[in-house]
Amino acid sequence: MDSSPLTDLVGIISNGVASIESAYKKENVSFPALNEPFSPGPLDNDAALDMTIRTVVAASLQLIATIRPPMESLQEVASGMYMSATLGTVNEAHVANVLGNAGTQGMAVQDISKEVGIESGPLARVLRFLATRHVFREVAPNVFANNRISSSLVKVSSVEEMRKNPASQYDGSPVAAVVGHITDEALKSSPFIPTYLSGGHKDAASPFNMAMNTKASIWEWFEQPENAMRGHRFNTAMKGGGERFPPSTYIEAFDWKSLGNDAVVVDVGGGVGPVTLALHKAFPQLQYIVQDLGPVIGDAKKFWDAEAPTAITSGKVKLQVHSFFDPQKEEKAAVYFMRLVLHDWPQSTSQKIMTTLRKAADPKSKLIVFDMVVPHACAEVPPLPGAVIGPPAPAPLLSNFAAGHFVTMVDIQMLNLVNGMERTLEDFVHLGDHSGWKLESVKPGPLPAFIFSPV
Ligand SMILES: C[S@@+](CC[C@H](N)C(=O)[O-])C[C@H]1O[C@@H](n2cnc3c(N)ncnc32)[C@H](O)[C@@H]1O
Repeated sequence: MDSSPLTDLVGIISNGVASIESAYKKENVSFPALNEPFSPGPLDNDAALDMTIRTVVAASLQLIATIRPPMESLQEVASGMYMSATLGTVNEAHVANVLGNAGTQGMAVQDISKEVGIESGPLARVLRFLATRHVFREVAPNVFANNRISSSLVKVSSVEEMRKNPASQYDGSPVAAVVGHITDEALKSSPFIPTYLSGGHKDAASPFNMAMNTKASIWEWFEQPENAMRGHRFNTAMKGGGERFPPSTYIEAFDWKSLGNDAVVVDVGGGVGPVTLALHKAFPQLQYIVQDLGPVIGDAKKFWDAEAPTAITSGKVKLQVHSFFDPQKEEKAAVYFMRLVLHDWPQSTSQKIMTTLRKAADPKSKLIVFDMVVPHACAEVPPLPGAVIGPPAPAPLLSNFAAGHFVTMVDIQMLNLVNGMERTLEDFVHLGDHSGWKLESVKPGPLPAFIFSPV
C-alpha cells in the first residue's frame, strides 16, 4: 500500500497495539477492558509500555483530527465546557460511588436520581453525553454503569460519610479531587481568560481573580472558611500529583554524595517537605531546611511527626517559616532547590525569587529547579547542548505527542488560576540569564531537574 499521512498513522497505531498486546500476553493477562471497572494491573507503570501507549494515543488523536470534517473538530473543541460541566456535576453528586454498588448490570436512572438528588431526565442526558465520550456506559436505555474511566472517580468515603463531612469528602481520593478542582474553580475562572489576555483585566492578578471578584490569591482564598472544602480538596489533588514522581526523580537528579557531610540543602517553598523526605532517606548525612509560609509549616510539623520524627528531633531536618520574597536567611547553602514552585509565578516574579536566592548563594552553591517543561508543537533544537526533553515522536506525529501532552493543559491552568506558567527550555535559560544564574544542565524525565550555577 502507498504511504499517506492516513496509512502512516494507522501503521503507528497497529504496530503499537501489537506490542501492547504482546506485552500483556507475556504477563498472561488481557488488556483491561473499557467496560470493566478499573483495577490495578501488572503493567500499569511499565515505562516502555507507557511510551507505546502515548504514541498510539497521539496517532489516534491525529488520525481523528485528519479524517474528521474540520467543522466537527471545531465544534468538539469549542464545546469543551460541556465536558467539564457534566463531569463536574457527576463528580460533585458522587454518581460513580452510587454506581460502584450497582455492578456491571448498572442502575436505572430513576434509582440513581433518588440517591444523588438530580432529576432523572437531565441526569440521563448528562450521563448519556459522558457515556458517548466513554465516561460511564449506557448498558440499556436509561440504565447506566461504571466503566474503567468513570470508576476511577469513585471516592474512598461512603456517600453517607461525605454528606456528613463535606469538607473532607475528597480525602484519600486524589483523582476525584483533581477532577473537582478543575471542574469547579478552574472551570469558573476559564471564561475570563479572553478578557484577561486582551488587557481588559483592570489589574486583576489572574482570570481566577476576575471570576471570583477577589484580590486574594487562590492560596489565601482557599483559607477563607467558606472555601474550606476546596482548599482541602486542592491539597489532596496536589499530594496525589506529587506522588506521581518517584523518589529517584530527586535522588538521581544531582550527585548529592559529592556534597560534604552536613552540607546544607534548602527546600524553598517546600510545602510540607515531601522531596526533602525522599532526599533525607537517601542521604541522611546532609542537613536540610524546609521553608514555606506559616500555615504550611504548621502542617509540615504534623507530616514529619508522622513520617520521620527523629529527623526533626536530631536537627537533621529543620522546618522554617520564610517567604521567598524576603532576603534568604540561609546564606551560602550548598544547594537551594524548588519543586513545582516557579510554575506558580510569571517570569518577572520568578526572576525575583531566583535573584533573592542568588544574593544569598556562595559561588559554589547550586540551584536546582524541578518543574515540567513545555515542548514546542514542532521539532526544536535545544538551546542547551544535551538538554533533550524526551524521545522524538515518530513522523508524522507532532513532536510533542499532540494532545497527549498533559503539560500544555497545566500551563493554561497556571495562567487561569495564578497567572503562572509552565516553561519551555528557552524560558528556563532566560530565567537564569536574568537572575544571576546560568542553566548548566538538565536532567530529563517526567519532572526534569534544571541545574543552575551562580555567575
Ligand atoms: C505547588 S506548591 C509546591 C510545594 C512543594 N515544593 C512540593 O513540591 O510539594 C507551592 C508552594 O509555594 C508556597 N509558597 C507560596 N508563596 C510563598 C512564599 N511567598 N514564600 C514561601 N513559600 C511560598 C506555597 O505555600 C506552596 O507550599
